Amino acid sequence: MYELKEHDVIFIFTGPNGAGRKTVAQMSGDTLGMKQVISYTTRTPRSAEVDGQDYHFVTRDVFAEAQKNNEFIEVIEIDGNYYGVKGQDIANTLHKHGAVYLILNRFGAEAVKKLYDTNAVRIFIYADKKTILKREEERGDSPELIERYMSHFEEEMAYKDQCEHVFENLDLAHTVFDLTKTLDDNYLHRNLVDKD
Ligand SMILES: Nc1nc2c(ncn2[C@@H]2O[C@H](COP(=O)(O)OP(=O)(O)O)[C@@H](O)[C@H]2O)c(=O)[nH]1
Ligand SMILES: Nc1ncnc2c1ncn2[C@@H]1O[C@H](COP(=O)(O)OP(=O)(O)O)[C@@H](O)[C@H]1O
Repeated sequence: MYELKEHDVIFIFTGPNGAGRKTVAQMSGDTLGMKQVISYTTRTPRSAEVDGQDYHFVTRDVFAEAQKNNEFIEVIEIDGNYYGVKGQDIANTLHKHGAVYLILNRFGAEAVKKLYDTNAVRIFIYADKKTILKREEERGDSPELIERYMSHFEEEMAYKDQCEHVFENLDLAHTVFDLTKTLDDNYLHRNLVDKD
């Protein structure tokens, strides 16, 4: 079993769907040399999604078997689909890179924080409802999917004050700059960000 080192950091990106969590996490993650730990899910991949990149797409049987073997740190059902992250995947990626990130809803964020305590840092990314709606339409989400995402908007927003860092994601370059600088200054100390 991998033991967490003092400097290991697990960043959890959370907030309402469509706020830009994945976009900003990937951009800052690339700059800072962090790797994402991908969840397993029973949901069907969407057309542009790639197995092992967006999610590990598995059958219900495969998911249930891993759950039975206690491989997931938490399991959640969202809109009829199961999601979970494997503790061993976090450990392996941390061992290699020292810093990892996950993109989870509030329940996942809470579970990871409970488990990893001071090694876990929650980053809340948000935008107003109207902006999110427009982004989801532009992303090509179906009206049904958008309605489902919107039905979780208020409850996801309610988690904002419990997170260690909060970013409103309006101008993308601005958000990514602030985010990268915050993570670098407070946790990673790679001194990659131009401070001028
Ligand atoms: N709690 C929890 N949330 C997860 C996990 N994996 C993904 N999520 C979040 O659950 C939601 C799933 O929504 P979905 O439409 O399937 O995926 P998306 O395209 O990644 O937003 C998103 O907010 C994800 O960030 C997980 O393992 N645990
Ligand atoms: N600051 C921004 N301005 C405009 N569009 C954005 C911004 N941030 C993200 N997007 C776009 O909004 C959509 C939702 O972002 P995404 O990262 O998929 O959100 P999430 O992971 O929170 O669901 C994507 O199409 C993305 O390219």
